[in-house]
Amino acid sequence: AESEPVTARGMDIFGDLHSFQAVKDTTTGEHYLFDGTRADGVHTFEAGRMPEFSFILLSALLGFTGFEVKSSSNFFYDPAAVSAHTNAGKVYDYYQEKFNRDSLDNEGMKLISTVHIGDKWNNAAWNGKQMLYGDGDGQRMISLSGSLDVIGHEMTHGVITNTADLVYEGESGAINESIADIMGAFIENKPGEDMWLLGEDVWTPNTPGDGLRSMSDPASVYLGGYTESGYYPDHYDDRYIGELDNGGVHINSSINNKAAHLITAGGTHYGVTVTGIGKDKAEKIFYRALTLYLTASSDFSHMREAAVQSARDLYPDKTGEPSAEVQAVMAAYDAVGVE
Ligand SMILES: O=C(NO)[C@]12CC[C@H](CC1)C2
Ligand SMILES: [Zn+2]
Repeated sequence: AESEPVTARGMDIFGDLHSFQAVKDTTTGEHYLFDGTRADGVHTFEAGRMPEFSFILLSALLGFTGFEVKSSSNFFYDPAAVSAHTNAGKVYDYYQEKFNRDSLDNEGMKLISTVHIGDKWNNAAWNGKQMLYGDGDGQRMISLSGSLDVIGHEMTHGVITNTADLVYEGESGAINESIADIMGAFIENKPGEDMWLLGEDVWTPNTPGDGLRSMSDPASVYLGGYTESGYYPDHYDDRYIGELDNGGVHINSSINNKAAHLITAGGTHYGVTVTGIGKDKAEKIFYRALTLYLTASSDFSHMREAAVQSARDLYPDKTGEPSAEVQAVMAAYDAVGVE
């Protein structure tokens, strides 16, 4: 069947109206969420009514992506799908504009998202090939595709898979998670919102101002019995060393998140003062570290080395002294106890 590109419209999960690219099947008149203007396309599907484990299994084993989100007109009535589709386009544009990266593999790979995974699933994931979004249970979370920092996080997992491919467990897994959080924060960076809170748009709709994780003050968020304190760690000495969560990948990520916060915004942490260098320089340092220096087995110490070397490459020492950017990176990792 022939399909032609059309400009479509629809509301996202917050009720905001968007205009975006879709296609119309000229035979049936059906419209689909396929944006052919970016890379090999941004294609958004819905999972239908199946438990998340069976969807995740089918997608991992058979590359099943779900079902087309259809509309008989160029207006789409699935807010979670509209959010996923428009936010994926924004993340594509960020990597293209900031780093001249053409999609997750830098070779224009198609960006596939599937929404309505599972039943009230309070989660989202990158399964090695595509992005997956739950609807949340309405209390703890709402449709995760509504949060640009979460979508930036998931798609950055895709960039990581195609670059350092950090092993998703232990310290390398925590660096994987942290870089996904860091880039997600930089991609969202919404005026009037706290850039350093993750998932704040979709987290506890009845409690304003909180988030899934905090990068500026990780230890302000309680995560339960994993760590000694029960709070996210903000120093290497407080890292989680158990088996849960693939060895704490979503827990120890907070240590590197705090380093990124200090590099960007500055601050004094456990008596160590860092002069921030701002988002534009910090994102270049982390992107360069990810794409040039980090490898699958990189641990926290190698993350420090990679960030220092990237800062040296980008902001070379002039007077024989390390530049302000290199000093900020060194001080930040000193502050969180990473040698
Ligand atoms: O790590 C993740 N995805 O790869 C998370 C866990 C909590 C947020 C939603 C999904 C981020
Ligand atoms: Zn993640």
